[in-house]
Amino acid sequence: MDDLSIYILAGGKSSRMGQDKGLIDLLGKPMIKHLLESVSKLDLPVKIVAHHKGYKQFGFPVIKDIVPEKGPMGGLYTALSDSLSRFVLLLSCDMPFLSLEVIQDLIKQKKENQIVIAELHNNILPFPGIYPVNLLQVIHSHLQNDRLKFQQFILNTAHLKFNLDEEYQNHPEIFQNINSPQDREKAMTWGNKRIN
Ligand SMILES: Nc1nc2c(ncn2[C@@H]2O[C@H](COP(=O)(O)OP(=O)(O)OP(=O)(O)O)[C@@H](O)[C@H]2O)c(=O)[nH]1
Repeated sequence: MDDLSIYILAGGKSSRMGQDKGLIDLLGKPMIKHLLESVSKLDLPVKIVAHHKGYKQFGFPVIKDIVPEKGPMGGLYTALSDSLSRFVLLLSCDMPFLSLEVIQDLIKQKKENQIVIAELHNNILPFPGIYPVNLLQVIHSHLQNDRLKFQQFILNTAHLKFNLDEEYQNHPEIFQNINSPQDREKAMTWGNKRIN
């Protein structure tokens, strides 16, 4: 059994983008493919949590939310329920330039009974993050009670922050979310800055 499995969240409404954002063309390939190419170098199981059939084209397993329409917290619940590993590395499809180096550094911080999350300028990011599978019941109760605020959930749970301010200074593009057509336009100029 692997200790860690990777799940990429690609559900949600994509209301700002106006179409399923993981599948939009970004620099010549579907946005999620940038991330899939990076994480496939890690020799860890990778799955996509999504509803759109288009995600099947990449050759990775695609699973659907067990409890739909609960946002990223629902996606995490699905990942933890599905995982055969003790930890889940949760990524979002809208952070295509996240570097392999940052992911590997984060994985090194993995700790029993702790969430490990990236911290940028005193803000915590739910993705990339490492979540112990033993959080499953807690998250189930969050879903049942519609307590879906992800950051709040992290702050109320044992967690370790992994500060990435220095990486951000050198490569701000690796943490940028592509949520809207405007973000996508901006990202066109970052294409040649990828570091992995
Ligand atoms: N599996 C799953 N992923 C989700 C869900 N909601 C959001 N996500 C993913 O979580 C990440 C962050 O999502 P957001 O950008 O906050 O929400 P969104 O619904 O995708 O987009 P907006 O409608 O523009 O806010 C993205 O990778 C989404 O694909 C969900 O209900 N299920």
